[in-house]
Amino acid sequence: ADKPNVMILATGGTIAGTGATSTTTVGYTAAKVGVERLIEAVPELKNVANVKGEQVFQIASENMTNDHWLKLSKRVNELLAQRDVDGIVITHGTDTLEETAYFLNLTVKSKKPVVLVGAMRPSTAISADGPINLYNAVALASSKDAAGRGVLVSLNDQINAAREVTKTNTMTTDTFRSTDLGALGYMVSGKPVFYRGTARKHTTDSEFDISKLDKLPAVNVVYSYANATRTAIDAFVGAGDEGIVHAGTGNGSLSTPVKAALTEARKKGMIVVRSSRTGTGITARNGEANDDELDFVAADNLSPQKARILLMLGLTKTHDTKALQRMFMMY
Ligand SMILES: NC(=O)CC[C@H](N)C(=O)O
Repeated sequence: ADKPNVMILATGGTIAGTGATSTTTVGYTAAKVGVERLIEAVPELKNVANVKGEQVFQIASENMTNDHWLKLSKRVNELLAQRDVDGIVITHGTDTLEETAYFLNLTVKSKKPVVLVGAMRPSTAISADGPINLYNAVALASSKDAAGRGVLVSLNDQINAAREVTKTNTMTTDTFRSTDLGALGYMVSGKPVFYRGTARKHTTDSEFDISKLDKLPAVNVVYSYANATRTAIDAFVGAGDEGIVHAGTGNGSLSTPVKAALTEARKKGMIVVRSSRTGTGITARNGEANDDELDFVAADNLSPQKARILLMLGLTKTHDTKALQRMFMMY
């Protein structure tokens, strides 16, 4: 009775996946097992918290959409406003887990812990990683030490910040890494050990409020490489998108045709964010392109997929590129 009350919101993914045999670790079906069975599979959960489950979605996370995010964030906020909810764990497919985590990091209005968790091996596999990951996530969400740190991601005995973490490997259980800046800490026998926090604003310090929104601005990502053409950029402009994130080569460099297309896009009112496909480091303002002159925004060290999220939320407040640039230095 004196244990924290933790809600597990299940959304699908491999953690809820089933394979044909115990050695099937690719080619299995994600999003099969319901939240009650996930909880039953780890009886140790009741040693750390009073857990309750809720099946929010049952999808593979490549099918996650803006609409799912709005619904999930609203539900998290509703639950965390309740006195009898002390923390939330969200089970999620790993493919877009970092995106959902960052969206919640910017839209959840509470200091109570929110932890995202997934697995790389389906629930039916030998040495499935789901149960230990779920145990650690519930233990983390039960901990007072996890409060006020923004949305956290915990797999493979590590604790990562939503803003920093990314999936780095298609198969292995150590896939979630904060490649640029490092993890926040570790889970040791069900206890979090933190070494640092994030310096960027999140949750209760965030200016973004999705409580009255039922739709987010259309923003897509375009990827660059040798010989890249402007076709995709022109298509996004034609579709009426409000913003575009360019996953650029190197420090967000722009080839001649890409620069021409993005310049025209901006003149038509589209907001352009320059980011990098390299995975680490800052895409510096006025570095590889003169953002002042082009009226572009630089993504700082956000990955293209996370820059898309911040741009969508930013566009719910302003279309002023200076104000948007400030957000990219702040969140
Ligand atoms: N390991 C996983 O969770 C990947 C399964 C699936 N593609 C998903 O993201 O939901």
